[in-house]
Amino acid sequence: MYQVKTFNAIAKSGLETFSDDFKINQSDDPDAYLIRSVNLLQEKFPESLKTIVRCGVGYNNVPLDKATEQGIAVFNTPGSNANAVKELVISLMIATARNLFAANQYSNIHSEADISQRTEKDKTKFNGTELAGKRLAVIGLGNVGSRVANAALALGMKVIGYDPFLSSNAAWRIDNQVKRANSIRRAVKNADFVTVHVPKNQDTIGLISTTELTAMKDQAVLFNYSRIGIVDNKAVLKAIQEGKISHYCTDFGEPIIADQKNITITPHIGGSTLEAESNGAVQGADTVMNYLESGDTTNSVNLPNMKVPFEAPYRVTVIHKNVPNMVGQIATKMADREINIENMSNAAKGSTAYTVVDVNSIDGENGQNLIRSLNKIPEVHRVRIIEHQ
Ligand SMILES: NC(=O)c1ccc[n+]([C@@H]2O[C@H](COP(=O)([O-])OP(=O)(O)OC[C@H]3O[C@@H](n4cnc5c(N)ncnc54)[C@H](O)[C@@H]3O)[C@@H](O)[C@H]2O)c1
Ligand SMILES: O=C(O)CC[C@@H](O)C(=O)O
Repeated sequence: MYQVKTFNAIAKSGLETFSDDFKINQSDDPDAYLIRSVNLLQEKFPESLKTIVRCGVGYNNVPLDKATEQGIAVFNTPGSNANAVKELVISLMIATARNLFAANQYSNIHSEADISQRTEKDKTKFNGTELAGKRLAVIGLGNVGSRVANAALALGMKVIGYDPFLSSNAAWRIDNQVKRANSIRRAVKNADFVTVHVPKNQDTIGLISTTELTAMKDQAVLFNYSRIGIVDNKAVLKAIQEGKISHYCTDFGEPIIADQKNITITPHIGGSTLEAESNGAVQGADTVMNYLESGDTTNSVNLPNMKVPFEAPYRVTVIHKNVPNMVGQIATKMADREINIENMSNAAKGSTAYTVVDVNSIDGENGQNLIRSLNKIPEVHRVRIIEHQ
């Protein structure tokens, strides 16, 4: 029996995905957290906690180093809400090109019964432009960026992308008409619209600031549906006030950009569709079950991704530091207890490694002794024994 604790609104379809071996919100010693945007950066994790699964993509709300040190596998659900973000960004591109926000405000503030005369006279104030033929720069061509790029092409736009770390999977998704830039400056130079779809990390904070804004075409429209801080809001406000940028749309409000002309703020709703929330929750629940029942680390963001078919009835998994002789030490501790190894796999990601060992038999006491002995190795973060169901 495994215990799962949920944070935020997790879609019912996800909670219903769990088998009877998983209990939801019934214990203070959970094996798994299933989360969305809850800020866990200062959280003290219970010793029982083995995994944190983020239903969604951005995991900057999870302290990865602390989790790894405590042997907690952290996952996200890549792509689960990418279509939702794509549709929102495309809708905002159309909304800004057609002056929909100002037009709506104009049409709402007067109370006279017949406004047709006035609107027929004034409507040219809201003349817009079409997206077809305009240029879009997409910074970050992963799950969201690639979809935005392809959708923009389908609307007749010219698209240029910048992503120095593009994965081969993402590259397959991108239409070959999307041009590649080798710098942000080159990507944004002639773009009428610029949209940013990168993770928030130390390298992307302030990715779009004064230098990049200055490099943009006059009157460009800018979108930040990634995270607060990736676009420097103070610099954008100045660029808007100076008339350099014509409109800024973001999913992340903060006081300095509140109630400013030509800034549209939404309350972090990029992934807030029924479909995306369900995708994330179902994918998240599957991830919890797979990890706890088999040690599968596919889509882990702090451990190497390993999916090893069971080769024997028992599995020992070890999360440890990526240093020499760990595999040797693990094998020796097993040999000391006459545990015969059927299969052993090991992989590393940065300073962390993961070893999966399948064995034919490991009785309760021998298993507990093995866990104790492996835990004495200073570089070991967590040991688990999983019985194949
Ligand atoms: N507003 C929302 O509700 C919402 C919803 C989904 C995702 N997001 C945010 O959007 C981000 C992107 O989502 P995704 O699903 O496309 O993620 P993803 O991981 O599929 O793609 C991110 C892409 O950014 C690229 N990248 C990383 N650093 C870069 C840099 N310095 N310059 C250019 N490209 C860089 C990566 O190579 C990758 O291709 C997420 O990390 C999350 O923070 C927000
Ligand atoms: O609504 C959510 O859970 C956040 C969605 C989004 O920011 C993500 O990173 O996936």
